Amino acid sequence: MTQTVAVLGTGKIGEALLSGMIRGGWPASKLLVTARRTERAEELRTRYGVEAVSNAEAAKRADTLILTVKPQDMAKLLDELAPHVPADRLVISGAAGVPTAFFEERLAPGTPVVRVMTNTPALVDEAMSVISAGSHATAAHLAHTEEIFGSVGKTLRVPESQQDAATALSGSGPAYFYFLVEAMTDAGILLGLPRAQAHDLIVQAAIGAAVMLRDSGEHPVKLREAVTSPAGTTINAIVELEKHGVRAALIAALEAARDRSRELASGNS
Ligand SMILES: NC(=O)C1=CN([C@@H]2O[C@H](COP(=O)(O)OP(=O)(O)OC[C@H]3O[C@@H](n4cnc5c(N)ncnc54)[C@H](OP(=O)(O)O)[C@@H]3O)[C@@H](O)[C@H]2O)C=CC1
Ligand SMILES: O=C(O)[C@@H]1CCC=N1
Repeated sequence: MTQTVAVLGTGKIGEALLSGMIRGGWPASKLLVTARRTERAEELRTRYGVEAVSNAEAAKRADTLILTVKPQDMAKLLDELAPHVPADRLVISGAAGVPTAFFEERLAPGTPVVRVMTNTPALVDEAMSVISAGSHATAAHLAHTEEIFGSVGKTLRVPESQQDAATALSGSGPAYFYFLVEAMTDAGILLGLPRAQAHDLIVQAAIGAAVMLRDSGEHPVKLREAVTSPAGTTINAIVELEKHGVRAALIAALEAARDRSRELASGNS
């Protein structure tokens, strides 16, 4: 029998996951959601046909609780939940930075906790969800977590010590590509193209490059070399990227994201 899963704090990520589970055939009758505002609860009820309940009721009724509030809201949510969560419930956190120990300290001794960092391409079933076990989570808990997050894309298990890095690369990752598309579309404007056309050209280049990266089995350097003709156009662009330190900027940017994930560890910063 399908277990009941509750999404607590159903915002952007919670809703992306919920919608994917429903697309994947999860019965709406086995899903519960919670929201802070009544109009948001009503919206989720209408849109997905799921029951919206209080956090305490979700804790009592669901076998698995997926907490998708902001890291800064997690301590308050746990204060509210802790008295109602029996120790046999699986608690999955989707929050950046917050370690499994933070949950274990606030819930009944022995409560299994799994930490997951997913990303917004969950909305189109192309997420990467990076999964780590807390100290009481078993292989069965990890497999159940993979079943849930597998409905919105790929999953990968990593030791929890790698979660801050995974958050910098994968959780935040889509934002970097949107940023590049935005900047390159501006370049298209500078070169005299209409904005819509510049956007379409860059998005298709991104999709083509992404599929080749995923499916060709070739190293990115090889793929770039195949585009870069001797005394051609591409090398002129690459020289400018290197001159402006884009490689170093990306490395520093991801390091800064990793550091911020570490800072969020206390859940209240
Ligand atoms: N956005 C992203 O790309 C990613 C986000 N994450 C993580 O996912 C989590 C959620 O992020 P995101 O979806 O962007 O944020 P949102 O603000 O969209 O979602 C959080 C939701 O939780 C609700 N909420 C807060 N406190 C409570 C409470 N006590 N009870 C019930 N509901 C509550 C908020 O209500 P209200 O609407 O009233 O504010 C909001 O709707 C974060 O921890 C983030 O680190 C992980 C991967 C990627
Ligand atoms: O920016 C953030 O904090 C969240 C976590 C990863 C992506 N978005």
